[in-house]
Amino acid sequence: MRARVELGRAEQVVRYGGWPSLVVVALVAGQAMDDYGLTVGATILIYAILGLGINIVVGYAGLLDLGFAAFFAIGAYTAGLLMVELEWNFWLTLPAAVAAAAVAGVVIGYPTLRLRSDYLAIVTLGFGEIIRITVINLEVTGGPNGLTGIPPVTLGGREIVMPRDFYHLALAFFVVVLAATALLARTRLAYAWRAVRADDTAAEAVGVPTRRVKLLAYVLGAMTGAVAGPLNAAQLGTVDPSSFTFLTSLMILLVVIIGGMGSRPGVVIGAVVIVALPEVLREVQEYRGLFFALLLILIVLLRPQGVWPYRPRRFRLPAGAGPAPEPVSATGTLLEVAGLSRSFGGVTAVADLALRADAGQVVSVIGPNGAGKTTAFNCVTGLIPPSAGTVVLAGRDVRGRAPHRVAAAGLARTFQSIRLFDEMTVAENVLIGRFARDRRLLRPLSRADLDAVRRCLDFVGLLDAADRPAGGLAYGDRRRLEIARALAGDPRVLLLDEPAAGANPTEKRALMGLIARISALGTAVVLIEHDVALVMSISDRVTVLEHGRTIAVGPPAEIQEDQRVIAAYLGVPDDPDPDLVPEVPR
Ligand SMILES: Nc1ncnc2c1ncn2[C@@H]1O[C@H](COP(=O)(O)OP(=O)(O)OP(=O)(O)O)[C@@H](O)[C@H]1O
Repeated sequence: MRARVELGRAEQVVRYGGWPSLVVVALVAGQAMDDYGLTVGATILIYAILGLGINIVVGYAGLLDLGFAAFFAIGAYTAGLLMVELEWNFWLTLPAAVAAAAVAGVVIGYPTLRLRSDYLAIVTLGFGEIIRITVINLEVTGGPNGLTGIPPVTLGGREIVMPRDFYHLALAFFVVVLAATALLARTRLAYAWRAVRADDTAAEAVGVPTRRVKLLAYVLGAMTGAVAGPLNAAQLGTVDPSSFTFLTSLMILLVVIIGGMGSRPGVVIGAVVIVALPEVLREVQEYRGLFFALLLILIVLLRPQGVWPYRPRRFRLPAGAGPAPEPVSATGTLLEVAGLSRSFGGVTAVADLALRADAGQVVSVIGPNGAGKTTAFNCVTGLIPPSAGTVVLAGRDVRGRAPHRVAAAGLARTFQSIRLFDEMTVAENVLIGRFARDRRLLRPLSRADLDAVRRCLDFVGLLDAADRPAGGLAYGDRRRLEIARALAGDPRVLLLDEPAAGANPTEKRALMGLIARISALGTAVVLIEHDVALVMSISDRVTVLEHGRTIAVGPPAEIQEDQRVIAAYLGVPDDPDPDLVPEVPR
């Protein structure tokens, strides 16, 4: 019922009607194929299951894994050993194989959580090799010869030995894994994975627990891929270490690169290409590598997103959600920073900063380039740890907490250089901001999530752009989207880092109106801005920094007259810009 909220019925039919048709085609093909075709078909299905697994790790979460064959091996060896040594039934070995892969997923996932791209690739490649070399050197796994004598699968007292029967078994496994991954793709976790893939710093800053989200990608991806292991062992009757080489990992990765990252139909296409193409080219054995290389080059040149790229879901945003985010219920001082300091080597970026923002106030921090404004924001939001000081948010000390915890405590932010999740839609970007309010991962989107998305988009005037990719928005709209994303978590305090940078006078006026409306909700707004006219016209109080130190604090009228501020930053004032009057009077 809940999942239906996300999609229109027609779109659902188009989106999901294809799968039953594909299964019917696979069943019909199963009747028509000879034993050779059925064996190739079963191998395609095994690679499709592996592809669905790596699709979670690489496709959704963007964690490059060059050793995914390790989970295939762990699944195959766990099931094989239990069947051969302990004479377990095939069906009982399945949960054991999946559990063993989950443990391995934690083992490889946990230490690599902080790594990205090339480092991660090297570590996962090493993990794949460690598993392969370990099984080659252990006696219990049969050493280089592998495990032999694995009994066939029995179902209803019947042994599944004929290629046609095994093909149907593999198809049933694929359908179950496909359904499980389809359910997973509808959870909030899948959106969090895509946000982490796009920009993990921004995701963390708006409330996504990125470490947990990445670890879940490893574990769930490993568990999914491991299902292929017992199936492969039962198909061959052996588990051979030469099936789990670096080349196997590369082939599994190619399934998603060819098919399309994050796309389940793409995984099927990728598996067909990876398994069937070498078979088709069997006649020209010596040129197989060449054909493969040419195909890859063509795909990279013509369809860099893969043959069947991921298409974002269109949200059906509920009507009547109201035109504004939830008002802030708290009153009094919402943010109190005291004695905040941070140095980088010999550079003191922020020294002994004190900052206070009450409900409904706009407080600005100004100062020349390099004065320490952004560093102060980063310390307050937990992005970098301060050397000293306290950060109290609505009565709770949040200093030293992870950014997603600070966001959950009610502090939202935007970035100096806009950090959106470009590949996601405008509505999906706002949805990610919702994690600050509700971090539950393994449940579908709720009505409250979609309500919040609609209200925040409406509030900043981007409702019409809800289904557009964020990467395609104009500059001013990107700024507004970042603010909408920050508002989706119903923050008590909103930090805006140079929101007017690059804006024209009309956009600046609209921004001033927007800030006024946000503070009218009771939110405390803290602003870093170089546009002095804007700052002076909307701020209740201004703090001026120079070389990390506070040189003045006070209402705008006082700051404009302060001789130290004039000397350090303001200079001789220009004629005031008559255009800069907020659209909404404060
Ligand atoms: N990660 C870092 N490593 C080393 N030095 C840093 C780092 N981040 C900031 N700094 C230094 O700290 C000082 C303050 O920088 P910060 O970016 O906070 O200033 P700012 O007031 O936000 O400047 P701008 O207005 O240009 O954005 C600068 O001297 C900068 O070079």
